[in-house]
Amino acid sequence: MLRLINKIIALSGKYKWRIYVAFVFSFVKSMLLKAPVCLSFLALNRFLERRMTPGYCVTLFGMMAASVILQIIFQNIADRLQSGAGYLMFADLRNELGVHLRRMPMGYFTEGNIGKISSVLSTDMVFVEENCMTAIAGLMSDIFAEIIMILFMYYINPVLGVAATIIAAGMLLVGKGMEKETLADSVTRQEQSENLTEAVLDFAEGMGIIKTYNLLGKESKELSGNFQKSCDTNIGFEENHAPWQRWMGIAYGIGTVATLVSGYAMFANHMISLGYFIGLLLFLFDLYSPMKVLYSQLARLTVMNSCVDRMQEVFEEMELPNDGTRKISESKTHAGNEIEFKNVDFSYGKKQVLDQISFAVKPDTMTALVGPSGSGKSTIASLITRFWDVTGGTVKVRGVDIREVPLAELMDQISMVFQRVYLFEDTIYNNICIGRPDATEEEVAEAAKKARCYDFIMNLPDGFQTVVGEGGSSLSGGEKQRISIARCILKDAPIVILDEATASVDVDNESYIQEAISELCRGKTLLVIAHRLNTIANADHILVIENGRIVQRGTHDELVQCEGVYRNFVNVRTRMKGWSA
Ligand SMILES: Nc1ncnc2c1ncn2[C@@H]1O[C@H](COP(=O)(O)OP(=O)(O)OP(=O)(O)O)[C@@H](O)[C@H]1O
Repeated sequence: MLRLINKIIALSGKYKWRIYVAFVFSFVKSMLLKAPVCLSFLALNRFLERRMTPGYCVTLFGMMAASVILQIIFQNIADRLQSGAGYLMFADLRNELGVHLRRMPMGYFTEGNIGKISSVLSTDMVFVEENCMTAIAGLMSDIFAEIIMILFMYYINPVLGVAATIIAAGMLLVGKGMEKETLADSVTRQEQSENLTEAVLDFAEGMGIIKTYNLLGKESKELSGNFQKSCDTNIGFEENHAPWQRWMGIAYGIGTVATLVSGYAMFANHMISLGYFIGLLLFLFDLYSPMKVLYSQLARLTVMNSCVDRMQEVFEEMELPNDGTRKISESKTHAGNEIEFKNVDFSYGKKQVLDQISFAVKPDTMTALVGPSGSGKSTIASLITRFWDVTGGTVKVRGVDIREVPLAELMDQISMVFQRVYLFEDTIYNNICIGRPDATEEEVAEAAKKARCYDFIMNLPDGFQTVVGEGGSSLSGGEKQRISIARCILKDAPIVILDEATASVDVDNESYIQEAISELCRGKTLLVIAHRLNTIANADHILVIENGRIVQRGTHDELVQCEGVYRNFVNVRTRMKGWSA
């Protein structure tokens, strides 16, 4: 349990001192909580010794009243300090986690970690945020209270103090067993919660396919199977925990009776006075209750412990190194290459997908990447934006190795238009502004006009202030695509990477998208993952990729002259009137 406190304090960053101060207040509050009983004990002894005076009596009552008032004040201050610290600390942690996730390689998000991230960000963080400070305050207060009670036993009689220490140690042992069992179970419980989140996300994301292929029964079964497992895990957790709670109750009972019997034996043998024996009775039922209360919170604390561990696991995931300090030259008229790949190898885990890729892209030219599905075109494009780092060779932008440049600076140079467009659940205006947050309204409108989306936006009831659904779900595919192009036009980065859409959109939308793309690419260096013959034929340079290697390169006219993969593709494409990669 102390480890949990350490972990929370380690996470608390700049609020650490606030939490320490709250601990001091909690400690004082715990002492004040016991003050009325201690004062009653003193009064009782005075009375039995026939030394009670009215003045002494008034003083004791005054002290009692003061201790109650002070206890309320201290409790209030500790609560405010702690709960405030909890929410502030988690606001910072969420931001830190956001920054950390942004710096992680794309691979982390595609390797089955989405369920984990969602469950950490929603379930785990919310649980710890809402519970950590009250739980720690309770924990600290119980520990302090138990120490104070045992010290008081030493004050009554050292032998009673030793007996109370032994009994408390016995309860601690039971607690340790309980902690071990609960800890193991809470890990399983958290894993199940992660699986459940993953299953729910899968179900929601795949709803289109589920309906089309009539998989509702099968997928629902899978989801309800996960609900059932989650329910079983939670019941199992409670069932395993309950016997330990009973053992703790038994230890508490035995401890209380043993202390009472020892106290009475000492009183009967004149080792302690009647006053002290009555004092012992005053404390008896409170003597081990902090311990019992503390362990009744164990389930909550161990779940919190696993939540904190999982949060830390995500925080400890390696980020893409971002310690580069070099600047990319702003000059676009330099004689060198805008993009350069030199002997680039790349593997996803153990699977090598790029092998000795070398090419250069001159400023203000268009280079098309063509080749069969799975040949490595998207991977080449994603290495330029450092979604992953190369496993061999170098990628340079304007002569600078991109690993030596701060990521933010690299991203300023590049716009990407993906096939699959994602819009945030926000206004259209804000979705376009992502390209350049400090843009003026006129600039946003201008970008929308160039991307051929101004008219349809203005026809929406709330215009630019229309809120689009999650992922842009309330707009058509072509409309989303044009908004994403407006975003890139606003960004005005010198390099544009374009993953040309394979899915056909209606004729109107297609011509609008082509016009929007022409606007975006004016005066830019363009790298296109090309699927349309028109685009490919217009490229200044074509790279034909097969099995992760460049097998042909040149212009369209040069490549159709010679036998090879490219000519075959063009023939098939011409025959089928559709590029079949
Ligand atoms: N995140 C990933 N993890 C593991 N393997 C991957 C990952 N992404 C792609 N691959 C594999 O790498 C190879 C190259 O994929 P890539 O997407 O670059 O090809 P592509 O030419 O762009 O294909 P397409 O035209 O179908 O988009 C493929 O074999 C693919 O299965």
